[in-house]
Amino acid sequence: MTPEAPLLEAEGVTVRFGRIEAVSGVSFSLWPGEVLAIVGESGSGKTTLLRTLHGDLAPCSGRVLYRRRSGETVDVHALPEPARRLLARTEWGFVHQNPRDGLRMAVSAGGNVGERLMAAGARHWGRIRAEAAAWLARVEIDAGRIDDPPRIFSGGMQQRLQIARVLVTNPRLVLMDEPTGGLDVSVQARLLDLIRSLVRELGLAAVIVTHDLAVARLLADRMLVMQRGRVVEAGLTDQVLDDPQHPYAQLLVSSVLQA
Ligand SMILES: Nc1ncnc2c1ncn2[C@@H]1O[C@H](COP(=O)(O)OP(=O)(O)OP(=O)(O)O)[C@@H](O)[C@H]1O
Repeated sequence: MTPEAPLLEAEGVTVRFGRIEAVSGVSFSLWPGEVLAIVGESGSGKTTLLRTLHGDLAPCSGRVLYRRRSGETVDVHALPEPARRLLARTEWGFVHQNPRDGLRMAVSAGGNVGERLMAAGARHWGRIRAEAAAWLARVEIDAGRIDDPPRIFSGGMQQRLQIARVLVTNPRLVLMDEPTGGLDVSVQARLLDLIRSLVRELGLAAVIVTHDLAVARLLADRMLVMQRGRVVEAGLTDQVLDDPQHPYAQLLVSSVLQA
């Protein structure tokens, strides 16, 4: 069944910091349940685009449209701030590269997951704790660690906890900024497997920023290649990786193959 409308649409999004144009006229659609990877070298504008999709940064031109659970389509940057924050709590999730940016390091692991449920309206403490425990198990964190604060967790555990905190409220759209960056290769592989199975199981739509083409290959249905703020290539992941058309995309793919 083809869904009748995209979940998220970027239309000619341009973002400037002073004289620097970090994102230039980016357009794409994301469909329900679809995973889109945004790849490109450092400084190509990936994170700026992601933060703009989330409404944290305002574009100087263009717009971002999101179709709510209710079916209504909203212009993310025209929403009053409280309405945008409510969407961020109830329908979206953001996974930061550094778990410190997405977790409260001094609050227990269970508290980190439970407080997100409370922010979305849950009130029954017993149910909140049970749900938090179930999510810790889902992200492979031992039940005995529920009262430990994430500051004493390993980097991989912190990232898995951040994912539990984001997914516990059953978001429809998850934005991830280099979710496996900064981790050891073996830890990355385990985390990628976990993300892949959760995304499939929950039917999530996701936008994943990465400079790692292997992450795109494993997780994404489609990908955009960015260079200096522009999308230079877009297509199905296998198509782009196996037969890139733009010279920059060719260079990116061949440099990984040679590495
Ligand atoms: N807050 C800011 N103030 C000024 N310039 C910024 C700011 N944030 C980003 N930039 C600039 O915008 C451009 C795009 O940066 P961005 O972080 O989006 O790239 P990126 O592709 O995510 O890079 P990386 O992979 O290194 O995270 C860069 O030239 C960067 O210096």
